Amino acid sequence: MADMDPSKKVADRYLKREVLGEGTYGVVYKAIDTRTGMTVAIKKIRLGKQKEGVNFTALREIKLLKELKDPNIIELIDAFPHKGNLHLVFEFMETDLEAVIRDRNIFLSPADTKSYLQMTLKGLAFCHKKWILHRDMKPNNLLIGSNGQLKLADFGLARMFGSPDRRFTHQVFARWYRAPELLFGAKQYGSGVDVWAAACIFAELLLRRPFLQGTSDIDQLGKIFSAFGTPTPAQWPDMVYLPDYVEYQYAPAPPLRSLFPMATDDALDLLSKMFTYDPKARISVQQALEHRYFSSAPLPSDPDKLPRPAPKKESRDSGFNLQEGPTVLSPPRKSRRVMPGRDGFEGNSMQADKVDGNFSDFRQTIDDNTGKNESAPMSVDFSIFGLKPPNRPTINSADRSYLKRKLDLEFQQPE
Ligand SMILES: Nc1ncnc2c1ncn2[C@@H]1O[C@H](COP(=O)(O)OP(=O)(O)OP(=O)(O)O)[C@@H](O)[C@H]1O
Repeated sequence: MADMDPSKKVADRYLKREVLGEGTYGVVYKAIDTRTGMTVAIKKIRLGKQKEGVNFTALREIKLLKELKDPNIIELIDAFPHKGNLHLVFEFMETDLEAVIRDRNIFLSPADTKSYLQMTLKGLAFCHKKWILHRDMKPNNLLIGSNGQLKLADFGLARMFGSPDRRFTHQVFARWYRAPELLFGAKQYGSGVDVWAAACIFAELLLRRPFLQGTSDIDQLGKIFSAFGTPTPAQWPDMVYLPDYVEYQYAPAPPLRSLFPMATDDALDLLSKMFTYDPKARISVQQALEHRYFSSAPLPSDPDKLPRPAPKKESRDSGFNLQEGPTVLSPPRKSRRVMPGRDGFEGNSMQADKVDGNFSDFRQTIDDNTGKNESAPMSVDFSIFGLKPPNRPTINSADRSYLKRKLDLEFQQPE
């Protein structure tokens, strides 16, 4: 495999430019591909002290990712180990959906929201058809190119390199997009987890702020139940058999319309089908794409006409201010992130060796990416709708010692 060649020559194909940022898995650089003259983004993943480098299964999975070509999936152009790091070369993207959502200078029309959601679902549909799950859908993983095309990024990284260390704040935000079956500890799950996350992103596009901002897994479930009512076993028969299931006091659902006052009936209907509790009854991505929301007026905006933030540097320098402007309530991007310390990251990257199975296996074991230690800076704020918050459901019949164990986990300090 020529492009897996660790020799200097392969690495020399790319001229490194500035650092674009740092995410869960490592630093991302801007670079020029001297072979094509194109700008690319190189994600450098530390392999730590792993002498043998990336194992065979990881390489095979990288090869699979390289074959994943779709207009709504970020292209993995190249992958090579170099100086103890794995380098993943992606097409360069101008911005991401999180930046769009939180830019208070941007007005998103219903047609724009529809277009962003449609591109998200199209990317997911392509992967689900190939039996691949994303598992880490969130607005900053939805990158946007210069032509306005939205592309899903970070496919398969959680699976390949182990889930990020729960000490890092990344996972606090990932929790907001987590499906209830995952929060109840499901070990076997399917494409419904991506549908739930896409529904959270849809809601975030409508509200211009993250919808359900839980501060722990239990709180996340509480927020979900406050919004949609506590699920009954009749609604979701398998719920009571899930490993971390605890019974929550029944709370009725407020009308969905009261949470999304500006949404059309079609939007609300699709949203409620994507937010269905029972993953078996939840709408599939393909069905969602066929929903009348996408064929009724207004039709989705052309991607190249979508509003986008000013190119990254300018938009960051413009100094987004949380206190100004009532529409954007999510914390600025920088405060969403804590850079992983070297030690923690090494420990994490060692998990590359533990990869087993392949992407086509839907019955994946969840890595322990529960992020239980962190507290989120913000919580759901019903007051912006002029509503009284619905009564928070309380746990009423949980086995006390079980609950204590779970809560101990929730609040244990990072090592
Ligand atoms: N293909 C790309 N083109 C341009 N910039 C990119 C690309 N991929 C990542 N970036 C930028 O690099 C930085 C780090 O990205 P990365 O995907 O590693 O982490 P993240 O998405 O910010 O956070 P997380 O790891 O929690 O998903 C971000 O600022 C991101 O916008």
